[in-house]
Amino acid sequence: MPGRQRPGRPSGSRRAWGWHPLTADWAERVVEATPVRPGDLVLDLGAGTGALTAPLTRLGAEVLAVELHPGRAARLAERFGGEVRVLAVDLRELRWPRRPFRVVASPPYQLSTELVRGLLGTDRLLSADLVLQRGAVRRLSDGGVRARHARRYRLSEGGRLPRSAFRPPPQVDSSVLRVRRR
Ligand SMILES: C[S@@+](CC[C@H](N)C(=O)[O-])C[C@H]1O[C@@H](n2cnc3c(N)ncnc32)[C@H](O)[C@@H]1O
Repeated sequence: MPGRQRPGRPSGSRRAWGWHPLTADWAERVVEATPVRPGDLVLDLGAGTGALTAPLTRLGAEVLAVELHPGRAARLAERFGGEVRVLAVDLRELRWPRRPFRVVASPPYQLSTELVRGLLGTDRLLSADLVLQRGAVRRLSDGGVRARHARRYRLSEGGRLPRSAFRPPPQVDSSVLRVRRR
């Protein structure tokens, strides 16, 4: 999403940083339901401490983990060593890769619409599987965003996740927004 003004940085609270990590089991299930294959370039946006990064690397994907929180970015680098490229930047300021890529992410819910709009604006996106608030998934896969990009991308609701799929559990229901290139 190049050319944007520098967005505000979250304050210190758990809520501001959207800290609801997936359990390892659920992260595995989310990744299993994606079209990711060994060698694919995959962006994990808002990677936390690597719940999704771990099964993606086991699958043999080339993962770029983006995490703005300095402590979590450091934990990612420590956990995955040279195996994963970690970028401690705001995902809203990210320049999309020049080659075809996929996204598998459980990003902060408050950035859902902005993130999806940015992703649909590139022609290199092959697929995205985004764990989002269920209301946002329904709105995005039903409404104007879908209509505007319908020629290039198919948007639909994938599996639902129980609140217990996250520690701590969020106050809202979640599901996967699936974006597939036509
Ligand atoms: C819902 S948590 C999910 C973490 C991880 N994906 C998981 O499933 O365990 C969202 C993550 O996004 C990070 N985050 C919040 N705002 C961000 C931003 N603007 N750019 C990049 N990461 C951000 C938070 O620090 C947090 O780790």
